[in-house]
Amino acid sequence: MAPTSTTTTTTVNPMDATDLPPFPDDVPMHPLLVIDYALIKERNPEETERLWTAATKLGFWYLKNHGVDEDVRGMFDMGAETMALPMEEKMKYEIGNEGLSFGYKAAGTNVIDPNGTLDNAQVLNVAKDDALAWPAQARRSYPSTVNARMERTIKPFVERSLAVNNTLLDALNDKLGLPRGTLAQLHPREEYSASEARVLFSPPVVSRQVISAHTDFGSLSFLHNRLGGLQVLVPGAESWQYVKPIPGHAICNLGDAMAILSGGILRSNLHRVMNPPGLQSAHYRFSLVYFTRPGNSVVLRAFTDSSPLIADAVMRAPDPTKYETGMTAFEWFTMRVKNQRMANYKGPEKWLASRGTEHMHTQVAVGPSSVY
Ligand SMILES: O=C(O)CCC(=O)C(=O)O
Ligand SMILES: [Fe+2]
Repeated sequence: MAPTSTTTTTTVNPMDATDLPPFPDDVPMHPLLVIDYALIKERNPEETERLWTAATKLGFWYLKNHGVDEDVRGMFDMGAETMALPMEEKMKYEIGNEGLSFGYKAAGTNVIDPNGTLDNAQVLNVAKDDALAWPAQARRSYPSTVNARMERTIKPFVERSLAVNNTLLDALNDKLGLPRGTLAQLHPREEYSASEARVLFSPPVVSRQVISAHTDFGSLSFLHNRLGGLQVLVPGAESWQYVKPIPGHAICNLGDAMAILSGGILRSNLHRVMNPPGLQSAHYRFSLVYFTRPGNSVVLRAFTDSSPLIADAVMRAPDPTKYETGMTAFEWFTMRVKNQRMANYKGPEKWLASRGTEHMHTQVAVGPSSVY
């Protein structure tokens, strides 16, 4: 299906949260632990312990005092400016079907359930490598609206997000019993990776999945939401629950790379995005994520040689082989992005391979969409 141009422009200011209806109080909701970034930075032991609880039990938490809100505002504006470009312009930067994620993804190019239903989300992904190399080009070119804000908006957002995620990963590194700096070495600033800043945009449609059930591929995602729609499938729960956006609170979640490297100690949890609930459903939804992902050359395997804790976890695992993927971060990510494209759709099995490590345990989560 060719992407349509009907959803390409909006006058909605995505950041004007005061104009938005409140998140409803009559939908199922899951309260995440709130982690204070200022305390984590100081290496406060109690707060680090709470982070560890969040990272091992659900793999999702709120993060307050992260200091990135001003940059987030600029990023939402950049996203709105980019989505408002004519479709022909955006299509010059479309990511294509070869497993690349940097650039623009048109609506209706990804499959959102095993039957081949198409998505309705537009996405802009800017590579960490391009933001840091600017004004040189590292990975690819971008629309004019991105270039215009690379220096003053995107680069500062990427730099600050990197600092936040690196600090959180350092804290988890030490709790995992890994030698100091082990996780940092897997995410070198200079090595090319799939790390990227993402703006996700979807039009108001009632009871529609925006992103189907998935786990994040990478290490750590730093998410900023104004409207509801994000849902988690909490271990042991039978149905999906919303994560309520709270002003000044980012949402952090761990991805598959961390689950694999830690031998399953850290959790990469299933989540999905529905159209916003209640009165919020009448509004365009924007979200913003910074994804930290391992360097392209990192082989995805459990660090059993470096941590007795991880060695023990793998030994006790029902299926230890899933922590020896035999694939590099680059290979795995490319495969996942490729398998979710409509143009590469070859039936439910291949599509499921794009959903992440957790779908193997939780088949219910990837069935046809339902609101909760
Ligand atoms: O938009 C959101 O709330 C979450 C987006 C997400 O899960 C993703 O892009 O991987
Ligand atoms: Fe995600």
